Amino acid sequence: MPVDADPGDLTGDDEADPPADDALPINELFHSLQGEGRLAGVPSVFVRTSGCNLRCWFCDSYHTSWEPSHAWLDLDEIVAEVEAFAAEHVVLTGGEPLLHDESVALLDRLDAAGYHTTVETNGTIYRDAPIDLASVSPKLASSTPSADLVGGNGETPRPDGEPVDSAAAERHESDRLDLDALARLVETYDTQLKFVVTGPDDMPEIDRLVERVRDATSATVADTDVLLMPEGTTRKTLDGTRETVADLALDRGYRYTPRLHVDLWNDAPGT
Ligand SMILES: C[S@@+](CC[C@H](N)C(=O)[O-])C[C@H]1O[C@@H](n2cnc3c(N)ncnc32)[C@H](O)[C@@H]1O
Ligand SMILES: Nc1nc2[nH]cc(C(=O)O)c2c(=O)[nH]1
Ligand code: SF4
Ligand SMILES: [Mg+2]
Repeated sequence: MPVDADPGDLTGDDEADPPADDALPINELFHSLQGEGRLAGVPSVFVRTSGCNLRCWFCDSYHTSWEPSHAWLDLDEIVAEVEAFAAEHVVLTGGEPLLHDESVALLDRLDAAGYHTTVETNGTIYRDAPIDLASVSPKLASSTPSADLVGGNGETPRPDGEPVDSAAAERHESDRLDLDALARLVETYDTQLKFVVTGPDDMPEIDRLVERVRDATSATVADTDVLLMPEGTTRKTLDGTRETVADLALDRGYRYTPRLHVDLWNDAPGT
């Protein structure tokens, strides 16, 4: 069910009301290996909510942001689908999962059932929830869409070829960082800061942002809590970015994270 991609519609909720008070707009739910970050390789169930407050040009989950679609599933249905797989880890992702009130109730249910919970978030929204690993991916200037942006890899910002409207770009640029939310996430949860790196030009912004987060919180942010992840949704693109990003991590003392799922399964759906 397609949802308005107007950046004014930030919730991903479409015109139809949810069928139950405790329903979430779910784009996909699947079993795979965690592909990114310090738990890379761990079998996990992925619950992907629809709707995002940002519009990264490179978004690998286009059908949750630029052109959101979903089915409404209530918490009982989501938990039953999660339990159908033999996994101890659940990854709540999106879109932006922390947009939705009901994500907290889902995390409560998963925590009570004994699951390890990871939340993949862009770091612009803080919520109090049982999160075992906050996998926070603050968005850099290089994520902002523009009418003429063509990634270094030759990918256009919108796979459907539609031009990017300037309102989406302006909204993205003004909303992509919220230092208070970021500091609160870092303060409260075991956190990894996972930056999508398009090239060496991203490094000064990463260094500055890490310092600002350190200044804003009493929690320790070790260099190895800062992860550099190469931009790319296909093996071919990653072939052009991963070595550069690995060298940048080595040079700076940050951690490198692969995109294991892309290396293994390229851009296959449900991986
Ligand atoms: C689709 S996002 C969903 C969660 C949240 N909206 C966020 O951005 O963190 C999941 C992860 O994929 C990363 N990601 C999205 N597109 C990417 C791309 N083209 N290359 C590398 N990582 C990407 C995001 O930075 C984030 O770490
Ligand atoms: N295998 C796999 N690992 C992932 N880690 C974070 C993902 C995400 O889209 O949030 C993701 C994903 O989509 N697939
Ligand atoms: S914040 Fe995450 S889901 Fe939203 S557009 Fe960017 S990568 Fe996609
Ligand atoms: Mg993904």
